[in-house]
Amino acid sequence: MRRVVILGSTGSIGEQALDVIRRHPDRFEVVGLVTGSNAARLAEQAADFGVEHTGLGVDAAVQLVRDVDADVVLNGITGSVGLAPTIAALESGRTLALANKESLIVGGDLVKRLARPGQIVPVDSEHSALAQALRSGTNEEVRRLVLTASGGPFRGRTRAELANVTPAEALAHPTWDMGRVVTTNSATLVNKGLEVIEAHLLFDVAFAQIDVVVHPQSVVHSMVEFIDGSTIAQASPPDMRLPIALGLTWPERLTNIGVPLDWTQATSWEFEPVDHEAFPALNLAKHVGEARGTYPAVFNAANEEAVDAFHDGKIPFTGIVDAVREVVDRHDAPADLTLESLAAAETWARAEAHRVFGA
Ligand SMILES: NC(=O)C1=CN([C@@H]2O[C@H](COP(=O)(O)OP(=O)(O)OC[C@H]3O[C@@H](n4cnc5c(N)ncnc54)[C@H](OP(=O)(O)O)[C@@H]3O)[C@@H](O)[C@H]2O)C=CC1
Ligand SMILES: CC(=O)[C@@H](O)[C@H](O)COP(=O)(O)O
Ligand SMILES: [Mn+2]
Repeated sequence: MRRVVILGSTGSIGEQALDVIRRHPDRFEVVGLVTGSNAARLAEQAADFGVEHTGLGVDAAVQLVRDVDADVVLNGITGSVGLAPTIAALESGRTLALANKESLIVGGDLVKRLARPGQIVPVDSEHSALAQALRSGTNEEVRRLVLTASGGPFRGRTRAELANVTPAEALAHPTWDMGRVVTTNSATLVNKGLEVIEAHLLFDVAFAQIDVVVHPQSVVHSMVEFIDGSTIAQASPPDMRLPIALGLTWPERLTNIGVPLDWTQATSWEFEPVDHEAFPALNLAKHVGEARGTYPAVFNAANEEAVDAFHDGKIPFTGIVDAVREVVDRHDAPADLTLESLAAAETWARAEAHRVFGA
């Protein structure tokens, strides 16, 4: 029986985690639920799963993680606001099933230093795929990691053709049903950029050895290429319940989670290179990842503001990454990386992004 805390329980990840748990009542006890503001749905979930400890907002998340005894904390909050609960989970010694990639990317080396080996279990589909593939090799045997990207709803368009796309079009993801921010990030490929940094931090592989390939079907979730030329890929229909379940029980697998691939039907999987001219976010993300320190936090904070500005009709779609680049270019990193300097850099980046939108 694993005692589970779910942060962000009303979101896409949170609801799917509860679905996994509903299928295995003998394996899990939900001991805590936190969400942002949706108190009505939170109350329903608490009643369904008999949960005593619930909370609203990020401070409640931190408190609950520290106070409630649990084996695993699933961080399914969206955005860099998830950093404080990630830190609380690590400091409290819980296994952290990490969907909230932003907290690792923003916290970078500070978060890594807090985690004991194996304490962070990736839930992001690509990183779960990599973790599964890496079970069969050591880091010395790895030549490169290859992350797959769906390409998002605008795959195949030129930069000029992206100028007038609408928020509704950006939210029409071809393969995954996810929250607003990560879906928009998939459309700009900011998500893939964040995931390259996430892979670097999780698996200690240099940026030069992390590649991205577009795979529109989202069936191969990523692959590891080994020094002898062998590649191990993880494949399954696009359904987050599989990596969520693994995040909750790693390294064990559960039955009754995903539907396997159907090999009786003729099927083709496509792979194609990223169009970096139309989607410059990926190279920009690698650049901030290599720069380390507060740069990834600045990149992410400016992007969070730009995503809101795009959805509010203040900037065009291509303006998202243009604004992020401008903010990153203007950033002067502080000498020391501390939680305080990170918070100050984020605050600066958000204000600077608004200055760019207003200019
Ligand atoms: N959805 C997916 O398939 C995938 C998601 N991820 C990552 O997982 C994370 C969550 O994504 P997703 O589930 O899609 O997002 P959603 O927008 O669907 O859900 C976000 C959740 O976070 C809660 N939340 C927001 N702000 C706060 C806050 N300040 N304090 C506490 N809770 C808060 C929301 O509560 P409320 O409903 O009350 O607003 C909601 O429960 C993101 O980091 C995303 O990148 C990674 C891979 C796949
Ligand atoms: C399901 C998941 O892990 C998402 O982060 C996914 O990767 C988004 O799809 P893209 O490949 O389009 O970014
Ligand atoms: Mn992903």
